Amino acid sequence: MNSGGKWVDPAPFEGARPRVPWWVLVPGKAKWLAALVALVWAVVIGGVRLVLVVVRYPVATLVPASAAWCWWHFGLSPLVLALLSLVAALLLWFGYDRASFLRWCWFRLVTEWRRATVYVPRWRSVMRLADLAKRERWREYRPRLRRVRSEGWRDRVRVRMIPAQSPDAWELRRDGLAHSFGARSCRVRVLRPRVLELDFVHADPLVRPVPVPALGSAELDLKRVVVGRTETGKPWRLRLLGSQLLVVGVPGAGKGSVLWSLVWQLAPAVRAGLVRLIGIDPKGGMELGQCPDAFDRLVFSNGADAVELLEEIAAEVKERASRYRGIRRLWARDTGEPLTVLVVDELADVIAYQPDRQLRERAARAVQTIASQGRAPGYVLVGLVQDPRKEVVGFRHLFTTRVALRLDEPQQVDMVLGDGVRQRGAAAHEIAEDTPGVAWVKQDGQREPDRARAFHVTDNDLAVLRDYFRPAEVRPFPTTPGGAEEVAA
Ligand SMILES: Nc1ncnc2c1ncn2[C@@H]1O[C@H](COP(=O)(O)OP(=O)(O)OP(=O)(O)O)[C@@H](O)[C@H]1O
Repeated sequence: MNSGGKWVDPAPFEGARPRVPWWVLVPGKAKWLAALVALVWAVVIGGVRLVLVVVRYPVATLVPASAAWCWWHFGLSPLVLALLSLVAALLLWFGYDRASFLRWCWFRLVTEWRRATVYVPRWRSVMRLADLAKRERWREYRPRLRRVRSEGWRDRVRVRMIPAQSPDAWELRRDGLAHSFGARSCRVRVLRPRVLELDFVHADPLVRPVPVPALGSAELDLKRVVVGRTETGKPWRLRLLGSQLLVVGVPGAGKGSVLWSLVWQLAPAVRAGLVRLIGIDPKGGMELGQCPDAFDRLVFSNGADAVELLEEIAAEVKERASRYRGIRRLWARDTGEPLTVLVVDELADVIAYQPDRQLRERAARAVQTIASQGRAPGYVLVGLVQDPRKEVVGFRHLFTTRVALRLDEPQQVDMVLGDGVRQRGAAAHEIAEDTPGVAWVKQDGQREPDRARAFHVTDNDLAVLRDYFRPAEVRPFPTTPGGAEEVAA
């Protein structure tokens, strides 16, 4: 419309402009190319996933696939025959080599069974109910269930956490997760950023005592002295050289077995003069008096004798350290001097419960010197403690390896192993009374604690040890005719 020479639109268009998807505007050739690339990508990803599933779960995938192929090609009877032969072969395998059968066949079956019947069906609801999944606008972020591995006594379940989640969130929910997946307990381990491994424990592999190995048979490595077995079936190795060892447990928890396992393994080195054992037993020799010949020096009290011995060793530590300074950083065999292992059976009796204040302070100073400076000159302090009170725990940081046998309370576990170790699964207060010698071990520099059981050193074994150290009797050579009979008699 023209009003006074100016154009006015009589009915302006108010409808929404039609929107055309962007890809309509892309040229046809480019669309074909993109579709081809997407197809190749989908085939590659699908192929890789299929291979991964077959590698991870071969029984559940390959056995049905081969059975179906066999049936299709040859009919039912050959299939039945093949299955019967397979069962016979498995039985033979089980009979000949049980360990490898369990590892490579039976536990694989259990893995796939438990994954299919426990973890996959319950995963989504447990994650939601445990508040480990998060909903953000229209999208749900849920931790991904990755590889499952069953080892009979435990299931190892790998998990990929959602963004912004920390392992603490899982550690706080350990009990709930264990109950949800029908396990006795659950432990959380960090494998790498964003990836955790949950251990769902179903049984205790350490219920049976571990017998001591033959005396003197083991090749001794002072950095890895075997004193028992870990729950994964590997040897429990304690680092002695360059380390200080604290062993804590309530009465009857099996401190003696850790100590005697150590002495048992060191025995050949002690007899060869490579290692020197020194002992303080404030309980009047109840513990160390069981094999006194193993020790170069022994004191059966927590009084002046014990304190003087501690001070003497502290002085030796300083003297050796000053000689080694600038020459070597760690004791080695070629120094010609023995590695000295000082065993204090009830450390608290010496440094905390000693009634004489002056003696107590002198003992604490000497222990501090030995533990803090003894590493390089080859002095190892093995402290055994029944009651981890704060006086003793004040020394905790001086011990690089800490062993918590059965304890009464969760706070004691924190006192011995350090903060956060119990949350990672080291429940020493839950160790059963009928499994003495079972312990949680934490070494400095190693994030995860280990669960292990010391060798069971019986009274008979101690008798063998006493015989091993008993000084050889020198008998006079019979020179008179009747001498031979006298000696024989
Ligand atoms: N590793 C082990 N395997 C099996 N049994 C063990 C083991 N260690 C200890 N025992 C048994 O547990 C009991 C107590 O062990 P032990 O005397 O070593 O405990 P402890 O902690 O040293 O006690 P205390 O503080 O009273 O000396 C003993 O009967 C012992 O035979």
